[in-house]
Amino acid sequence: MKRNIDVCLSPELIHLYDLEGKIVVVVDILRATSVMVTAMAHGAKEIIPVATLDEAKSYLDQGYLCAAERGGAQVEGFPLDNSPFSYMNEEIKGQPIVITTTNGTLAITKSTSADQVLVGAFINIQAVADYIVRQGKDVIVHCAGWKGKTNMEDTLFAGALVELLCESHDLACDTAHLSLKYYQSVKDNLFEAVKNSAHAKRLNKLDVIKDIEFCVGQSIYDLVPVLEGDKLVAVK
Ligand SMILES: O=C(O)[C@H](CS(=O)(=O)O)OP(=O)(O)O
Repeated sequence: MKRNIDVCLSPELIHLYDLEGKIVVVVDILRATSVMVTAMAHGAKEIIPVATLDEAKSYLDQGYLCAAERGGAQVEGFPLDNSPFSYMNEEIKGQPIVITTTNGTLAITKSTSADQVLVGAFINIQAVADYIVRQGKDVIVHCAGWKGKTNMEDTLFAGALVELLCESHDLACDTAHLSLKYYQSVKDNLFEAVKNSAHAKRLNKLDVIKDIEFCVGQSIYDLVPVLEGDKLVAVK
């Protein structure tokens, strides 16, 4: 039996979706979910996503390795930022990492009534699609967007995932169709499209162009972070 795939374009709209019994794929291409996948691929033991700086600070005070970002920049006093390149080293191997970011971690904390919460990014998109097919459940792609608004790069990921799942899943609503059509219109040059996104322009001063190039690379890693309690653990 075919299941359904739906797309929620902003955390401000997620209350309109019934998450019960479904898989929610949270996506924040630039850059939180790309960072989480990268950290797990480089050996992080688990990731604890938290919505607020206060929560992250309390973990920091207990000796946890913590990443904190607001407005694209690393928050003073926290050792890690929100660039995937900061997680490609020995320091994070075997460590639990606490992360709070402007949009991505908030979207995760707003998804917890789902049956399962997965973390998706272009860099693990095929692994996410394969995992979903194995589970045989309805799916909602939850785009983290930017401060409640819809953004280009997360919508493109939603469209790419809809394309990968269109044999196993019916498109449940117009946002699934819209994101699919949009993805198909630019998929041959994703980097060029995302380079012109508001996020890329906003973060221009932070020199994140190499982050953007990395974050639109497809299926580099073969793992899926899945939420277990309050922690993300890697599943193949
Ligand atoms: O660090 C990022 O890339 C963004 C910063 S902002 O939302 O554009 O200010 O945070 P994220 O939570 O990864 O979207």
